[in-house]
Amino acid sequence: MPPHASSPLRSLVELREVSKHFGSGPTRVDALQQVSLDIYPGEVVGLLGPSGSGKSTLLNVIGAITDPSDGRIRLEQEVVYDGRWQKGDLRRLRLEKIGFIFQFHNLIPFLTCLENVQVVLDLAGWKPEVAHRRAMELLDYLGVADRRNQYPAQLSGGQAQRVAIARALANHPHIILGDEPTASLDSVRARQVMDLLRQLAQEQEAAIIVVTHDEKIFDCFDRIFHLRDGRLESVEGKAPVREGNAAT
Ligand SMILES: Nc1ncnc2c1ncn2[C@@H]1O[C@H](COP(=O)(O)OP(=O)(O)OP(=O)(O)O)[C@@H](O)[C@H]1O
Repeated sequence: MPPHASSPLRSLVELREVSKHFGSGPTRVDALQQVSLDIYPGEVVGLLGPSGSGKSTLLNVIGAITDPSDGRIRLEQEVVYDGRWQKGDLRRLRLEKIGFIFQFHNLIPFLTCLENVQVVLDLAGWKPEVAHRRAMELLDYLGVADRRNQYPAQLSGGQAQRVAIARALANHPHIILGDEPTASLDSVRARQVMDLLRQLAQEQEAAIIVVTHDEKIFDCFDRIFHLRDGRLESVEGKAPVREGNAAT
């Protein structure tokens, strides 16, 4: 279970009335409509809903990949969006705060596992030897250090996903976003990945947010946010601490 504290726990992700529409006039689509939510350190939450309900849009808005149309977003207590992005360099914002894990691991095919992790740190400006050490540590932590010199095509789906998780964690993000991270895995490996994400949430006080249709993992979440037609329809489960927290 997520950690409980006597004082109000501060959310890592706070959305207030966040909306997103695509297009205008008769072709306008309201992908998100005034979504407000808080997600806390140590939580593993799921975003569920029918196809087209806005799950990926919500994930991408939190990850500063998609521009919202309106609302306010705080990440780790910092207002990053308030009607507009508060920082010019969104790439740096993502590098500093967010780790992404995708369905098909998205590893770079012509780089080894080690290089796939290290490249993120190189982009973030780490010294090569420090980046190398950190990448090795992560591969070790995720149980794939022995694959470090292999290429993604030489790995099983579960191993590749572990390398992808190592890459997502490289820069110590506290917010980890997963878009169908278990969809290409069998049920045993899907559960291993979710167990690993839970361990990370607890050990690193991270918030893990996962979009999924994968029924195998529905019981792995502390809370489930149900979306429908771009609205947050209901929330299943309890937030770690409610007193002093404004939403959900
Ligand atoms: N780039 C875009 N341009 C126009 N419309 C978009 C765009 N991205 C998403 N939409 C629309 O926004 C709505 C929400 O899409 P979104 O992909 O967030 O839903 P989803 O719940 O993730 O769906 P799925 O489960 O099928 O992946 C849909 O009507 C979709 O067609």
